[in-house]
Amino acid sequence: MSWLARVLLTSQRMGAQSARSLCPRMALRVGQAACNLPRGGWSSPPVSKMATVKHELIKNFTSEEAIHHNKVSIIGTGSVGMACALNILLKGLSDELALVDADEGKLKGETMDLQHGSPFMKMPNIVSSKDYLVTANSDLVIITAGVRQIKGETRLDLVERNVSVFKLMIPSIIQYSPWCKMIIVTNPVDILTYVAWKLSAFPKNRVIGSGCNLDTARFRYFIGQRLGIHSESCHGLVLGEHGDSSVPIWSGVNIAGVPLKDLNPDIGTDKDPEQWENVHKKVVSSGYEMLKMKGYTSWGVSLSVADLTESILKNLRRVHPVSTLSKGLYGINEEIFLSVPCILGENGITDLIKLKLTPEEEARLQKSADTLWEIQKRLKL
Ligand SMILES: NC(=O)C1=CN([C@@H]2O[C@H](COP(=O)(O)OP(=O)(O)OC[C@H]3O[C@@H](n4cnc5c(N)ncnc54)[C@H](O)[C@@H]3O)[C@@H](O)[C@H]2O)C=CC1
Ligand SMILES: CC(=O)C(=O)O
Repeated sequence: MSWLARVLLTSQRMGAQSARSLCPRMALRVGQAACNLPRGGWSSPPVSKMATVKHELIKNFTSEEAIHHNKVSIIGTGSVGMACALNILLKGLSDELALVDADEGKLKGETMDLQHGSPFMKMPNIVSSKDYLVTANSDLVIITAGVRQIKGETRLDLVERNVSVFKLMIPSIIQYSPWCKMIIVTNPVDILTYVAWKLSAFPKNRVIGSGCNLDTARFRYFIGQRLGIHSESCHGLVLGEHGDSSVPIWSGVNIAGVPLKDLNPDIGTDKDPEQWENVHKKVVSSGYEMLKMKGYTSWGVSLSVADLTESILKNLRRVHPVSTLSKGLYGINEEIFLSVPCILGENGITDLIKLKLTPEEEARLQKSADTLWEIQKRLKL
């Protein structure tokens, strides 16, 4: 048996974690070998002694294998997964992207389509397989696999079907990438982030739900539309459950440090003559509207996930409202995940920002937590 085959077999038998703890360099090579397996476009057919263009053009200078940096894997190559892939590729955040999906035909087609755009990207290796071996030694694994809502369904209605999908996926992800961070996108995202955390037994900082990063982007966009200001300059947060019971934090909304609450003390309440609360109502309803119109959403969420990816892989320590273990915060007593402002860097969620919420905002956040707990407490993992 060759050296490589022996290492691969050892890794599969022992699990990548133990293989890596024996010899990190060896575990890394397992990943590289795995990733080289399905790669199509690079290698030419074996022509040993015959002079080839490649041989004539290139003089080999080292036998050392390349070490991949910031490998990203995306599980689920549907509308959301592929939009995430494209946005991450365009940002050039990593030198290897691995894709996994249960539907092999779709997976191959999507991979080829992306690979053909290679001349326009700064991310050289795009690999894919149904086998999770292709994801080995990922720094970041983004989970978008599972069912999506059809008309009339809420995100929470998806829970049982997508928990079953997670029970299949998570053990394979952690077998091959025991040190990765995970971003969960599949809905209901807050509950599935809890499920991923439980099934993986990862430390809480490495399991991150995309959560209200999207709701917050929508919130800032709608505020910007009202004021005629670019959304980047509109600061504010939506916290809690992604979607229906999310909570707008009007007390903190500001433009250039000017709190809108100072200009309109009733902002976000029923008494507000300008009815700013409609902005948050639009945040909640727009997901459903797009579902009716196009059947799914993908662009907003994928841009928001690419932004999270950048904060993690570049260790930017930017603040994002993402879903994390929130027991003990803001009067939340259960082990639930929901969005609060978190600092994201190379270790995932390293710190939380302590907000001074109004009593009304805190009560709404607790209500959002209760909504999630009502579903979560019935889960059998
Ligand atoms: N958190 C957020 O802000 C958002 C979350 N979503 C959620 O993202 C998820 C994906 O949405 P779409 O991409 O539109 O759905 P889609 O149906 O286009 O893609 C889902 C993909 O998952 C794959 N899949 C299913 N079971 C699998 C398994 N066991 N292993 C590997 N792959 C598997 C399917 O083959 C399919 O390609 C849904 O749950 C949706 O609700 C969507 C938009 C925003
Ligand atoms: C589908 C979904 O969760 C959203 O677009 O908000």
